[in-house]
Amino acid sequence: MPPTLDSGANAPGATDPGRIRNFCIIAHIDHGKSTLADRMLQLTGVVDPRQMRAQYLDRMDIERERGITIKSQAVRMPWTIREGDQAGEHAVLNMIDTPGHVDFTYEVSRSLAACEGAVLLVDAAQGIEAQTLANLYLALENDLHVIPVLNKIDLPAAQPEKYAEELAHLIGCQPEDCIRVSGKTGDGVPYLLDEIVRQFKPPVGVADAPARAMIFDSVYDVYRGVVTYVRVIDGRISARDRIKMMSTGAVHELLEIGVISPEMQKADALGVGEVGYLITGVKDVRQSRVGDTVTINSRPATEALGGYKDPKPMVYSGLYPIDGSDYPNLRDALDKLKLNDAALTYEPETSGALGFGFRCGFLGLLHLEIIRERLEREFNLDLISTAPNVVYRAIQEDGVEVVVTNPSEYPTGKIAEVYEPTVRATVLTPNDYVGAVMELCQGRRGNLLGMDYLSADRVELRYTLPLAEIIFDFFDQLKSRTKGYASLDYEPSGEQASELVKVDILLHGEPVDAFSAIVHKDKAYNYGVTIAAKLRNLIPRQQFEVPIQAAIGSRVIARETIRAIRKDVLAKCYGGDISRKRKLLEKQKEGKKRMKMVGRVEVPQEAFIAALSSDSGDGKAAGKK
Ligand SMILES: Nc1nc2c(ncn2[C@@H]2O[C@H](COP(=O)(O)OP(=O)(O)OP(=O)(O)O)[C@@H](O)[C@H]2O)c(=O)[nH]1
Repeated sequence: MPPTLDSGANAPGATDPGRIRNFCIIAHIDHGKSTLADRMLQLTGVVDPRQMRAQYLDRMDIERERGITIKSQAVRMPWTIREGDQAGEHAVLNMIDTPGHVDFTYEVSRSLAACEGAVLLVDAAQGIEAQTLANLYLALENDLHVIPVLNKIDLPAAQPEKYAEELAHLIGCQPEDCIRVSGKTGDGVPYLLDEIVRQFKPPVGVADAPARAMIFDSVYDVYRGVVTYVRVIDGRISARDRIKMMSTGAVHELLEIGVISPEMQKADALGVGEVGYLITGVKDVRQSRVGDTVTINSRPATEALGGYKDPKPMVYSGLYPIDGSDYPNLRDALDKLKLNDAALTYEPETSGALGFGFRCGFLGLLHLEIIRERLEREFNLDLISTAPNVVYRAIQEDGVEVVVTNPSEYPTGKIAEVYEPTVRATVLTPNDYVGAVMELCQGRRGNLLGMDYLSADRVELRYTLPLAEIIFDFFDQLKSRTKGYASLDYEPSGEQASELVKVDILLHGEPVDAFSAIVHKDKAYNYGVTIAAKLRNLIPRQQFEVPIQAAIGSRVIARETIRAIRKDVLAKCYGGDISRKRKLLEKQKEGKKRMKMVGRVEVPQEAFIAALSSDSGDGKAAGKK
């Protein structure tokens, strides 16, 4: 019978910090984090085996379907050490689930900051991948103790010996220190839980200091408003307190406080080192931001905890309803999603080709894809998104700085310098594909920072790359050139000055805003030719000739022509005199000239949609890593 949470020394608010262990599981995608978390919930008795369903913690439908974790959760689990000298000792484990994707690095870093230890999970059939490394570095930056764990040892293809060597080499321990488990069968998991209590340090904090708690997640719940997840660092927050957000100074009434185990359980208070949730009735996650410090209004702390950052959109894209009358619905839907997503930004925009829509800012391509999918699925909207672009900073010769989130805002005057965001990318690949990876990165304007052999056949390559170069099909290319063996992770690393130009696409002399793009000058020609060729195939022939041009400023760099439909005026003219045929053709030409002058190209909207959607990479690049 597992010890219950809500009684005596184990009750939230009364737990001795010495018994608490706050930890997270970090892993490359698909290495089995959710499965291991499920098994822990089951073994610690917080989930009844009858209610157990796969990936208990991934609540959102999209998460479950795609098998990825987007929002973090924190679960409180009681555990009694089973073996060794400390057998019988009770502990309270708080498992903080971290989002696994690069787009959410900031959220990951805040979740890590709420822990003392990290379980580094590696698939024993695959070994270390790029995200394993990126997460490990983040954990070490946050001073976390790391327990290396090899998962999926039940698989016939598992090679725990080989990968234990690799892992040990990476973190500087002995291969036998790597714990072997199977999240699927549960093998080794009780031992891992024992080791978590033994190896991770309990939290330290000042119990009688003014309260300070760090927000590591906040989610919007339709019925309850915003639910804020916190880790108490110092002091104590009790159910009767009024709380204050230190970044904004806003004061809120506390409606409820508690812990998740694995459903919400009300509590009287949260003390030093404890992890739980707060409900204040606010309706917008922006008022309860990840990374912010919560204190108590009656006795506020003077200094906030470090590490708070405003979420900053990295990628922008225009979202347009396919049916123009859906525009108000799209606006309402975005308003609703914003409540749950502090990083989503949007403002109205109009496009000559696509009508009314919104320019939206996202943390990355996966974020874009998730929002788009939620809009389509939960709000029943049919949408078209323009090709995503990054944020550029253009300095004009007169010193004025313009921040460009949409190619159509690109200044037309003389520009002294343009800056684009860069990322620091880590690629892990088997030795055989080093050449292919280097070729790809060089082709994408990459700058090699370093290269390390993690083992005889596994190489880590570090590059600085422009963000714009990897948001399209970089990941697909990497996978196809390395037969799927390479993995990629990246984090923002500032910006660099680049030779960028804006390429416009003109249809019959008129620029079409939806196709304008900012590209490196060496790639402008290629972009122009590709889009022009694509449009030529998509736009039906008209009564008159339609030129499609790609231009940088007034200089045309590519041209395609949609030939006019020629009515067969000679059809009725069997044999006969050549001069008569010529006369008919001349007459036709005259007529066409007139049409060309008065004519306007009729482009079906489907053509735009087809041209844009195939260009947006279908978000494949943002998929699983
Ligand atoms: N054979 C075997 N399969 C496992 C084990 N653990 C996980 N899997 C399988 O591996 C796949 C990925 O597992 P998840 O738990 O969803 O992986 P994850 O790391 O949480 O993935 P993300 O949430 O996308 O980061 C699933 O198909 C699991 O069934 C294991 O110990 N043995």
